[in-house]
Amino acid sequence: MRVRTVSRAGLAAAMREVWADPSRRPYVEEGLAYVPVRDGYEADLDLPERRPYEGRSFQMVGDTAVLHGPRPTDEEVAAILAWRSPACVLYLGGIDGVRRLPSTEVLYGEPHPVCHHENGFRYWLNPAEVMFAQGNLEERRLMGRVVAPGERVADMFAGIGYFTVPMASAGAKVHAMEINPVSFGYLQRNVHENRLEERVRPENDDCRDLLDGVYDRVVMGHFDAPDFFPAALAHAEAGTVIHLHALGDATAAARAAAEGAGFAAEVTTRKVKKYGPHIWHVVHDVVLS
Ligand SMILES: C[S@@+](CC[C@H](N)C(=O)[O-])C[C@H]1O[C@@H](n2cnc3c(N)ncnc32)[C@H](O)[C@@H]1O
Repeated sequence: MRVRTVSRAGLAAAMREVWADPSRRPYVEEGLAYVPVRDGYEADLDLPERRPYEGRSFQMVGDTAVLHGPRPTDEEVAAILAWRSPACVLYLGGIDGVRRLPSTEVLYGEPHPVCHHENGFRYWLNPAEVMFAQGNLEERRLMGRVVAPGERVADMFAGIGYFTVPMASAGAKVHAMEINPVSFGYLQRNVHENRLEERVRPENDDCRDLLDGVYDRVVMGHFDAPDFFPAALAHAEAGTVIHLHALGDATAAARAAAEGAGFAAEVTTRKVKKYGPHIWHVVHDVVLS
């Protein structure tokens, strides 16, 4: 690959130059950036073609590479640094407790707040402090599509706003509840960054104490959601739709709880992602009548 060498700090400006080839990826190493050059322009170097990345999978959240699964080796981290030049590499050993806090090991760089772009929205978060579930991407898109303008929505486990933002952007009035003050700070910031202040009411406490009035739709994006289902039912009416997340099938319990609260429930189920051997993260769409 024919390249010109610039400082890493000068990479963005160099990529805007007429000689830079935007169809190819620049290569960054130790403070230097190697910028691919278009045919007909002079190059400093002719680098050997890079082989495609064949290392272990990772997720880019903003400029931070996040790894799950077994602890990565030094060689695996080096391969990621050479391939994507992330500012930081984090190993997420697991997600702990009811607040879904990541247990994190820093493998490179300094953890910091990043801006992650998804479906046209901007999400600020520090991946070392709060979780970002990549597997829920389709579910986040779906919530933005199913909601109607003006709907009263409760997002009982709002996190940093992955469901709240697309739903409010589609015109819903969202009551977004989050118990963890760190996540709540990002939720507020993301509502502001996406210019949705007029449609979102963020509150920082236990959702069971915050539910208020009657909702057309309730999003329950937490694996313990079935335990909170009776609280949601107390703020529902005929026609309310509840998106109940669960690990494994909670249909029978949801139906029984709905009937106990005086509703009939039509339940449809979709799989979100595999969580463990024979265990699926599912969402039950519960329509009350
Ligand atoms: C699975 S995470 C974020 C979910 C987010 N909707 C997503 O798609 O990734 C669940 C969130 O629920 C919050 N949470 C847990 N218990 C809560 C409660 N009782 N009331 C409000 N928020 C709660 C946690 O702090 C966490 O941020």
